[in-house]
Amino acid sequence: MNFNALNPTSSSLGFPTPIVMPVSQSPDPGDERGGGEAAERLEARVLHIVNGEHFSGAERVQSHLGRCLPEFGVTADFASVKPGKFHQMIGEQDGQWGRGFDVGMKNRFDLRAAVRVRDLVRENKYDLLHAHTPRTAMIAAIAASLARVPWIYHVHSPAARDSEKRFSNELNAWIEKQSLRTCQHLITVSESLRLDCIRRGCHEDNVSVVHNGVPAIRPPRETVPIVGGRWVLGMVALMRPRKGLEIVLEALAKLQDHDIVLRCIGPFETEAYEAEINQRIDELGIGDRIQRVGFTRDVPAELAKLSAMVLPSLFGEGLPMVVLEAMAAGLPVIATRVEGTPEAVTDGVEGLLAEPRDPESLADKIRQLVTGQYDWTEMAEAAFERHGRDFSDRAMAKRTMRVYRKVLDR
Ligand SMILES: CC(=O)N[C@H]1[C@@H](OP(=O)(O)OP(=O)(O)OC[C@H]2O[C@@H](n3ccc(=O)[nH]c3=O)[C@H](O)[C@@H]2O)O[C@H](CO)[C@@H](O)[C@@H]1O
Ligand SMILES: O=P([O-])([O-])O[C@@H]1[C@@H](O)[C@H](O)[C@@H](O)[C@H](O)[C@@H]1O
Repeated sequence: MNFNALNPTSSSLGFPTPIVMPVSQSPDPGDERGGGEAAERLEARVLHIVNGEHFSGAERVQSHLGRCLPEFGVTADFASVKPGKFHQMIGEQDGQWGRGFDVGMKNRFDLRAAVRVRDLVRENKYDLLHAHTPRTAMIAAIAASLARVPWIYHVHSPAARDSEKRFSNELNAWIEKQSLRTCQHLITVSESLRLDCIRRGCHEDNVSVVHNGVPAIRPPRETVPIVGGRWVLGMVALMRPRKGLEIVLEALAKLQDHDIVLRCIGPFETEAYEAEINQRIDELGIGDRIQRVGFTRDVPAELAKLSAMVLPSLFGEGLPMVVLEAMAAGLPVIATRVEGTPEAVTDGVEGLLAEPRDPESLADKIRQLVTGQYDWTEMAEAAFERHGRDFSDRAMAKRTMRVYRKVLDR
C-alpha cells in the first residue's frame, strides 16, 4: 500500500508540510491523563465525518471526543453519512456532544455528501475534517480538497478484516487506500493498528496511537462473587459474527458444573444472526443460563450486575470500548488475544486472555476465575487502576487535540 500524501516529503494538496515527529515522541507538556491545573488548549473547529448508523464502539469514541474536546479549546461537531441511531442520539444531547448534521448518502458512491460537507466547512469555519470509516474517508478526502482544509483519519479497526463479508472488506480497504493519499495524519486506537498501517505503507511519522478512553464509571457493586457461588458473566456488544458469541456459548456448555450465567447486553446486527444464535443455544441446551438484555443506553447499570466481562472476539478489534468500560467499572475482563486487546489486558493482571476461536481455552480461563485461582478483588482493583492510568476519556481527548495541533501547525 502506498499512502502518497502520508510520506513526510509530499503534500499533494499544498497543505502545511505534514508532521515530522510522531505525537507519541513529542515532549510531554503536561499530565498525559488529561488532568493538570492549566489545561493545554488549541482554539480550533473540527468537523467529524461519521457513519452515524449504529451506536457502538467508534460512535462511543466520537461521543466522548465531542463531550471532552471543548475542555481543550476544540469545538467538535458531527456530519453523519448514514444518519441513524448515533445521529439521533447527538440530537438528543442538547449540544453536549457537539452539533449533528445530516449529510446522508443515498448509496456508497453518492458523492453529493462531500459537497454538503464542503458547504458546512465554509458556513461554520471548520479548520479540519476528521473521518472514522472508509466511507467517511472518501467523503472527507473530496470535501477537504473542495474546501481546502486538511483532514485526518481515525483507524478503529483494520478495514481488510472488519467483517466476515469478504467483498465488503476488500471494497472498504480499496476505498480507504485511495482516500488516504491526501490524508494529513492517521490516529490509530491501538499500537497493533499503528503497526498494521505502517506495514501497509503508511510513513511512521504520520501515524499516532491515541488509545481509546472512557470515563470512570465504577458503579456501586450489588455483589462480590465468591467461589462456589453464582457468577454472572456479561458480554456487551453489537452482536455480530466477529464478536464470537458462539464461542462463549460453547464454553458455557463445557462449564455445566459451575453456577455461571451469561447476560447478553446489546442488539443483534441482523435478525438472521440472532436466529442462528438462538438455534445454537437450543442445540447446546443452555437456554436457562442465558439472560437477554438487548440494547441499553445505561451500560454502567448493567456492569454493576456482573462478576466479570467476557469478550470472545475472533479478529479485527482495535481497542474495544467494552473492555475499557469494564475496567473503569472495576470488573475483571476475560477476552481473547486479538489485535489491541492485550494492550489493555495482561493475562492474570486486569483479567485473563484466551486464544481466539477456541472454546476450550475460553472455558479454561473462565474456570480459573470462578474457582479462585486468581483473587477477584485484586484483579478488579488492577483493572480499575489501569483504566485511570491509561484509558481515561480526557486523556484520549487531550492526545487527539495534540494531533490536531500538529496538523494545523499551531
Ligand atoms: C467495526 C468497528 O469499527 N469496530 C471497532 C469499534 O468497536 P465495536 O463497535 O466493535 O465495539 P466496542 O466494544 O468498542 O463498543 C461497543 C460500544 O457500544 C456500547 N453499547 C453496547 C451495547 C448496548 O446495549 N449499549 C451500548 O451502549 C458499549 O458500551 C460500547 O461503548 O470501535 C472500537 C473502538 O475504536 C474498535 O476497537 C473496534 O475495532
Ligand atoms: O461500509 P459502510 O456501509 O460504510 O459501513 C458499514 C457500517 O455502517 C455497518 O454498521 C457495519 O455493519 C458494516 O460492516 C460497515 O462497516
